[in-house]
Formats: sequence, C-alpha cells, structure tokens
Amino acid sequence: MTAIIETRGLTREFSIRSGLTRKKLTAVDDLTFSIDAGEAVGYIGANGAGKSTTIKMLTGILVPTAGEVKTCGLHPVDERRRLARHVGVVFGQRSQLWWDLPVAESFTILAAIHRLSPERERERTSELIEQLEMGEYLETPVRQLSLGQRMRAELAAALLHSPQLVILDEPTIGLDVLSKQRLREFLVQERRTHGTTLLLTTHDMGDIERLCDRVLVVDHGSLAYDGTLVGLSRTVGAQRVMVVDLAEATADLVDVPDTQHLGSESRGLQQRLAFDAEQTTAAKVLAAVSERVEVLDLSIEEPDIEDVVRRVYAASR
Ligand SMILES: Nc1ncnc2c1ncn2[C@@H]1O[C@H](COP(=O)(O)OP(=O)(O)OP(=O)(O)O)[C@@H](O)[C@H]1O
Repeated sequence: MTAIIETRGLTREFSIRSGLTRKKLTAVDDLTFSIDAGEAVGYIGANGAGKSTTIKMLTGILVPTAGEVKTCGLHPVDERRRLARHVGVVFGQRSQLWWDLPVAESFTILAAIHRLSPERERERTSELIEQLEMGEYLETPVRQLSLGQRMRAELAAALLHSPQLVILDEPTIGLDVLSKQRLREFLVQERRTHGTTLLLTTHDMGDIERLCDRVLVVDHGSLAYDGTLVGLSRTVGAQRVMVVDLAEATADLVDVPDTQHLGSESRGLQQRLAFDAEQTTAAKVLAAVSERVEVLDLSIEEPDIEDVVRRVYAASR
C-alpha cells in the first residue's frame, strides 16, 4: 500500500496572549498516523481539538513546530506547488470560486491554472457537470447560487484536476438533506471510479457513515481513536434511534426485541426506539413494530457526533 498521508510526531504550537503575558498552546500534539491510497477517512473532534490546524499542515499552509509530514510523498511546505497538483481542498465555509464570474468561467480559469489539455478539460468538466447536475446554472455568477449549488461547484472546482487526495473541511455544513445526499453520492462515485483518497472533517455523523471506512478522533491535538466506524460504535456504544409514525394511538412499544423505548408523542402516534446496530438492524426493528401496529412512516436519527466524540474522550482518558 502507498501512504498518501504520513505524519510522525506532528506538532504545532501557537503563542497566545494570556493577560499581559504570552503562553504556549499546543494545537496539534505529537500526532502520528498514516492514510493509504484509496482510503476514506473521517477526522473528527470537538471544537478546537486541532482538526483545521492538522489540515493546514498537511496542505503546507502552516509550518509544523516539530515532527514530520508527507502528503502524496511530498513535503507540504517546501513542495507546496507540486502538491497542489495532487490535492484538492474543499472548505465548506470558504469559497475558491470567483464570486462575480459564471461558474463555467471559474472552471476555465482553474483548468488553465492546472494546465489541463483542452481535451482533458472538456472530458473532465462534462463528467463533473453531469454527475453534480450543474448544467442549469453554469452561466450563473457564483454569488447568485444557492448554498447547495455553490457547494457542488466548489467540489467540481477542487476535483477538476483529478487529484489523488481530496481534503474536505465541513463539506455539508448548512446544506439541506437532499443537497447533502447528492454531494455524498458524488463523492462515493468519485472514489469508486478514480480511487480518490478522501479525508474529511465534519460535525455530521451522516457524512462519516455514508462516506468513511475509517475514523480518526482527535482530542487536544492527540489521537483518541483510530479505527472503523463499527469499532467506534463498539467503543462508545453509540445507539441509533428509529422514529415511527403509527396508524393509530398505541401504548408505549416497550417490548420490541433489542430496543429501548425512549418516548412517545401524540398519544403514542409517534414513538422513538433506540437500538444498537451491533445487536439488531433497522429492518428487524421495523418488522417487529409492524407486527404490533401499522407503520405509516419512519426515520432514523443519526447519532450525535458531539456525543460520540465526548464518549471517545471519556473512554480514552
Ligand atoms: N492562528 C492561531 N493562533 C493561535 N491559536 C490558534 C490559531 N489557530 C488555531 N488556534 C488554536 O488551536 C486550537 C486548535 O484549533 P483548530 O482550529 O485546529 O481546531 P478545530 O478542531 O479545527 O476546531 P473547529 O471544529 O472549531 O474548527 C484551538 O485552541 C485554537 O484556538
């Protein structure tokens, strides 16, 4: 396996003001990990845990205080321009498009920056336009796009040069359910067809569940967990919650196997059942509920990422 990202003892300190004096803050602390080509990794942690600082060091924006980092086999700070050919970065909160230009023109400029051949530019642009369903707004200036449309354009811009590694910082923040789903489906597809490596920070457990096969949890700049999502659920016992809308007012469903009844509303017309994905499946829970009463609708609540992170921290301390 080829490592796409490799860090050893990676550390970054900041000098911050504290009253009249200055003190040292260690944002990333002796971080060692490696990510192989083709992996999709979620990088999660509480606010201020050190995620953005890590990403900035991986991409050469920040110089480490100590330790080593290699991204796509390159030294991010010394070889930043070469690295830009291999990496695409998407920041949910910041745009890399030209605000007053139509989307299509931004792509043309980026293709020139990346020196894509006219043929390659045509091929890749049409692939991205089709997959991200951007045809309708290619001639619209970026500032007039909805957030969902803009994020699709941001993704296309970051992936235009077919980077080996895509780093996404909160890619679905503020998006509605449909836009999130579209964006995630696109990333899954991109990874499947091109073997792209993904590293993403997120506060949305849905991003992790749909996209990642590995999770790194960072706590005060150090790794608190490195493993699969299933392993993470096992470590913290994260439960999922099924919300069922029932055809008739029903007594609390306290006897559904492998579930815990969390509560009922509207005289039992809506009920919430928690279950552990290790013990049962949503389909089995639904089948058991349907034996008792007709189910009109259901939804599954995502585990709360903040809660998962808190539990990992507690377990690792
Ligand atoms: N330029 C800076 N100068 C001083 N302190 C900084 C700087 N950048 C980050 N920090 C501090 O380093 C720590 C880690 O910040 P970082 O932005 O990496 O966290 P994060 O995990 O990305 O948080 P969030 O989820 O809120 O974006 C925080 O305590 C932050 O205040």
